[in-house]
Amino acid sequence: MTLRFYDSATAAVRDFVPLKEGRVSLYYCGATVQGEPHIGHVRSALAFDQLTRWLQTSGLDVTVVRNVTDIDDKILVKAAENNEPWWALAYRFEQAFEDAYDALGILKPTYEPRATGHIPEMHALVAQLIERGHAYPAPDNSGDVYFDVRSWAKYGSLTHQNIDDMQAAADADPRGKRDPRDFALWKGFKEGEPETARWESPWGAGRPGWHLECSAMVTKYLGTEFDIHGGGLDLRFPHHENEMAQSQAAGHGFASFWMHNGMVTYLGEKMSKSIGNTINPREMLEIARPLVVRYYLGQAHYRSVLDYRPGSLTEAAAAVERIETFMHAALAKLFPGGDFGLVAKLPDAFRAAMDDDLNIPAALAVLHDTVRAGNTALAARDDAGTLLALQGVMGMTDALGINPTEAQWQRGGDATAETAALDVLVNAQLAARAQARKEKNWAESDRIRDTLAAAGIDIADSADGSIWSLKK
Ligand SMILES: Nc1ncnc2c1ncn2[C@@H]1O[C@H](COP(=O)(O)OP(=O)(O)OP(=O)(O)O)[C@@H](O)[C@H]1O
Ligand SMILES: [Zn+2]
Repeated sequence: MTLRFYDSATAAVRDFVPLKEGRVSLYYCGATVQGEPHIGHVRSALAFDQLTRWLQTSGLDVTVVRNVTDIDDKILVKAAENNEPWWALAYRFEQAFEDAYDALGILKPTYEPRATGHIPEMHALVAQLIERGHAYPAPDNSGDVYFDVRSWAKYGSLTHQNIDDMQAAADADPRGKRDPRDFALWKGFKEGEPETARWESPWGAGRPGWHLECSAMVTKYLGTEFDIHGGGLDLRFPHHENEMAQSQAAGHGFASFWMHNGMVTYLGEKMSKSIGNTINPREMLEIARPLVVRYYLGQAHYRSVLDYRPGSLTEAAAAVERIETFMHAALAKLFPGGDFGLVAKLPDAFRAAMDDDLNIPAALAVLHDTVRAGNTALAARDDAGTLLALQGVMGMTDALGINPTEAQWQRGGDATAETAALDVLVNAQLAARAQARKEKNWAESDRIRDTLAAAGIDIADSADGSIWSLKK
């Protein structure tokens, strides 16, 4: 196995060798739960879901941590505007993010820590940085504590910037900063702020800065050194630069690899709440099946820009349908009893594409070539060829989390054992009907169709076989 990933810190594709053999530790930045999710957020989580699944498919045991930033200036502002407690607003939107992730089959992380549950860990990190001479409490007794960027020679190395050319930190009032680029580790409480967003600390009451939250949570769950830190490209600076500086200044090795997903844009502009050009995943799910939305958001290379265009789901829907139609037809042909003794297999070309910095467009090309070869084999009644293609398609769609025969995708995303069981039963009926038709036993084939119709099941016949759906 030669897994290779693009590491943003070194700006190169490098061989990926986990710190601990057979195990991978992955942290990626989750949402600041200040509003509804948009498809940019979901694409980010999906990119790291695809990575997780590929690491697992490669036989590695993956620990995934995705945080929830549930305290932040933006949350406090929105809650005040809404006249709602900040924690109620944060929880409401945390649930909206979870619903979106679940609907698109994004695997639950191993741990999903909330920032507010880790204040003691954050204090410990601040104390360590002060002790090592890399942080200082503001001299004006505001309660702010800043990271001293000039004390850390490597500051700027993640984003390859020279400190003198860097922007000032816009994260707190510059109350007593030594350098305008110094960023807030701890933000002193200010008059008028909610008492519930006020935590005591050795430097005065206040709340944590965003960068500090992630560093403290990474270390708690993955240790001081771990394999991969991820997030969107927009977080590279200042967020990730600051995370890396403060953790390394505290003596931690921190991440071996930095992986960043490209942005979802709308008419060329970053999709963002502040710009107001957002598409909620729910809007997409009203017009397309969850599997189609997952396919659409996950088909580009994770580092490339995905520019959303109205109507762009149509192509994804057609691609999913091609895969699905072949799988149903091949399963009905080869396993008419529904007893799938099928061993999934991954074509070498697919493995090579995925190993090469998750080249999903190339991997999808292998998948569609295999579907095409499978359809040719089906038409030629070549069962061996059909089986080979089916095994490949099953393996590849499993690896990508888009196997249409999975229970998750059967109906509106609510995965249940019942829908999976129903799929097996209906497909067995369809296979019996296909057999009856082959034998020109029209009475039997009509009987099966009528039985299915009476049960509320629609059948669509095509040259490649039949697929079913529940009547709307
Ligand atoms: N348009 C986008 N395309 C891809 N990823 C995005 C996009 N916007 C945000 N992300 C990623 O989603 C994750 C959660 O983002 P976060 O809650 O910090 O968003 P945000 O930057 O506050 O969103 P917004 O820019 O809409 O205000 C981060 O990894 C972030 O990089
Ligand atoms: Zn973060």
